[in-house]
Amino acid sequence: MHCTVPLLSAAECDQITATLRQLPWQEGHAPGELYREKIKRNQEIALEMSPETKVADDIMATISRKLMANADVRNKTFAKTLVNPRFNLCENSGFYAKHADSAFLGNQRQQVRTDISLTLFLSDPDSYQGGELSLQYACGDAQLIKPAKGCVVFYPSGVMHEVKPVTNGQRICFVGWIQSHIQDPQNRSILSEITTLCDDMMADPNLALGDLHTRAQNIKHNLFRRWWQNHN
Ligand SMILES: O=C(O)CCC(=O)C(=O)O
Ligand SMILES: [Fe+2]
Repeated sequence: MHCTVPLLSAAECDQITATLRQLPWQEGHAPGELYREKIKRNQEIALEMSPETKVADDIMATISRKLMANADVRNKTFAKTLVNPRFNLCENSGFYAKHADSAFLGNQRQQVRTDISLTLFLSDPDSYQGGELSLQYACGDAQLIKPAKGCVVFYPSGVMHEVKPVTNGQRICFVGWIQSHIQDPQNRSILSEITTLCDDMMADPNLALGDLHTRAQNIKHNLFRRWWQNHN
């Protein structure tokens, strides 16, 4: 159910992590400090966290722009809004235990429904031990994810997940949440598939704009008509 898109080059990731390492990070917030060790042990830089982290705000804005402008990301997420971007750092056995993401995130001005959660991996996977993102499906299956740096992983926000303890090295990620124009994960993947099919047909001189292509396009547009949501 998850998908992975390469977004940044290795050099871009190295530059970002080198800058972020110089900044003051804050302990990640957990609902009730009493439960802190049960829930997560990490450090974060959130948007507009402090004047000293202004450069992180600029990097977050650049990453967010790149994400929303990427054609592959658009065709997989049908993103409407990206909220709550932040950097997440785990080291010294830091972790984020199994949890459910909130259904709504944002600020007082704008509450956004979370359809898709994303992690952009910024650290070289060989530079830290553990730190896999584990997706835990209702059927009991679990999937461990630890891609190359620069890759962004999207998964439905309704899937329980955790970050395994980072037993060595440092894991730095960018995380965020997307409200999609297509709320249902299955509908999203059907639309991704038919969009890719139509694009592939368009790229094939034998099929482009022929009868089969036109019929596939008709199905695609009718599905978009049924499922596209513009409202909040
Ligand atoms: O760091 C990650 O990969 C995911 C973090 C997470 O699950 C969260 O912030 O809710
Ligand atoms: Fe989460």
